[in-house]
Amino acid sequence: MAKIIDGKALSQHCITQMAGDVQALKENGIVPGLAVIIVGEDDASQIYVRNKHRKAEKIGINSIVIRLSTETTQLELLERISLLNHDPKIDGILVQLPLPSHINAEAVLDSITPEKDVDGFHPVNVGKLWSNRAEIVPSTPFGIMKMLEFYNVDPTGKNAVIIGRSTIVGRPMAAMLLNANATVTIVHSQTKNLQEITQQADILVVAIGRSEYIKAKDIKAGAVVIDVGMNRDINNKLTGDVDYEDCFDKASLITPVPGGVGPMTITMLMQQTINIAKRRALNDTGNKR
Ligand SMILES: Nc1nc(=O)c2c([nH]1)NC[C@@H]1CN(c3ccc(C(=O)N[C@@H](CCC(=O)O)C(=O)O)cc3)C=[N+]21
Repeated sequence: MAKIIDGKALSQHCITQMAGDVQALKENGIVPGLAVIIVGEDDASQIYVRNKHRKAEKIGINSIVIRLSTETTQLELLERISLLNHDPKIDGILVQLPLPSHINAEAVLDSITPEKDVDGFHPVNVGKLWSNRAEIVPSTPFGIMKMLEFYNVDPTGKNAVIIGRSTIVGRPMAAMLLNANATVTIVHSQTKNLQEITQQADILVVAIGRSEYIKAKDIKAGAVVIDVGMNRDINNKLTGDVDYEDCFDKASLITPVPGGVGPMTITMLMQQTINIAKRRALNDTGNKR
């Protein structure tokens, strides 16, 4: 029984398809462009940004990385974004989080034009997602939807429980599962009797940031368990929010960490860059590019 949802393999499969799409776009004179801005020296962020750049190159996306010092002012950052907003070669703009504390992240993210907001964090894109007319959506939950689809998990009528209410994962995940006809519950740090609710979940998405918090006793037999956690233990080993060994036998499908949700997140970022480029190709009446 194939039980493991292999994010790495699915990611490879998507990359092959995307490379073909990009080739076709290029034959029509369009090169999808992704700009990633990183402020400061955060080690983890540097690694993610390098991985994104590598994946983009592999697919044929024109990827530019803008590295700014920790001392960059908010105004300087806003000016950079404004230039990218108006740059016809750039389809997607991503500002790597977290930002240094002297910068108001909300103001910065809101300054990205919604059409190029490849993370789907802009209020316009959040509103479209919740009205079931999404164009650009956050990559992590989008990758999870792709995983469910590929492994033939139809959310229709299922109890989907999400642990965590962040704007990056929990909330958009709830909207997407609702749009896919699931019965959706979000639980969080203030929820009473959390386990009683997770035990009812046919689909359980865990994004709480506590290492191996979810045990076999917390899940329903046959549940599909999606682990969004990324915790480093004392030996710098990556662990999820789900106790994988403990839950493995009880779940019908389960994602590993690493090799689950993480690789799909980056892959979906590329997918959305391509989708934006395709939309702009359709709208390009002149030959501005
Ligand atoms: N504006 C913005 N958009 C983001 O999408 C964004 C961000 N900021 N800030 C940081 C988080 C984190 N994130 C990850 C992406 C891929 C892996 C990934 O590929 N993980 C590998 C393992 C990598 C390793 O071993 O360290 C895996 O799970 O197999 C992890 C984390 C995107 N983020």
